[in-house]
Amino acid sequence: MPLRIDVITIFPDYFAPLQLSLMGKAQQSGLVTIAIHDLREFTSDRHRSVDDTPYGGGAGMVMTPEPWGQAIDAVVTDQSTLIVPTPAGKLFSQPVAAELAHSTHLIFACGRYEGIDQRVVEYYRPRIDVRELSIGDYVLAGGDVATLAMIEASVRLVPGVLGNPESLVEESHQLPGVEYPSYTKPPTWRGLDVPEVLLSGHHDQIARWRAEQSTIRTTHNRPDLLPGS
Ligand SMILES: N#Cc1ccccc1Cn1ccc2ccc(-c3cc(N)[nH]n3)cc21
Repeated sequence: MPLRIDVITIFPDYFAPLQLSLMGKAQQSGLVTIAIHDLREFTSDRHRSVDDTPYGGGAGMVMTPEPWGQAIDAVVTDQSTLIVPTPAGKLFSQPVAAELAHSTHLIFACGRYEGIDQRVVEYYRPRIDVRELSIGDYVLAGGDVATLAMIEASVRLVPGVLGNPESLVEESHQLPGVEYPSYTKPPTWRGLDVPEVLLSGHHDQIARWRAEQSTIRTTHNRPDLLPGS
């Protein structure tokens, strides 16, 4: 059963990259189907408006609920998971990507302006799995880039999408800490040599060196990922 993804957005062109490279191949292989929907197709006024002023005052505009209700109703089933990117959401992570990769149907609601009327989340929460997700502690201009990131991180974990699932084992955020540095030809580049141990053929020594490098890198770049932190 392929993973079905429906993306609802006012900027469908943001998702053209999903036709390229690994994401494109995943769709051609039938492992994943991705459909992009223009939210404005679900408006009913002449101006195809999707936003209005916020109740309670404040800067900016808020996306009105009805176009979202019409758009989500057009694709939702009782197997759907509705994902709403927002700076206020739970943090998206590799374990969350793995969960999404094993879902049946994902609906991404890509907000803009100051976000989507909260009643959209409130309406669907009793009916289906709804997840408000952030991709990090910074504010984007909308949910589209966050959705691209979450789709790419999740789809690459769908069984069969990656040619060599081996490469999933040692990558960062699968194992505790971050991954070791990588090198390839030439053996010397602008006076810089590849670490000798990697050319030695001694696989135990190479494994030990890589484990040490992972710890050094994690300590320096991501001490929060060190065991016991
Ligand atoms: N909301 C909001 C908001 C609030 C204040 C100022 C600007 C925005 C823009 N915005 C509108 C929709 C939307 C969706 C997701 C993100 C988002 C996710 C992460 N991890 N960062 N930013 C931002 C989004």
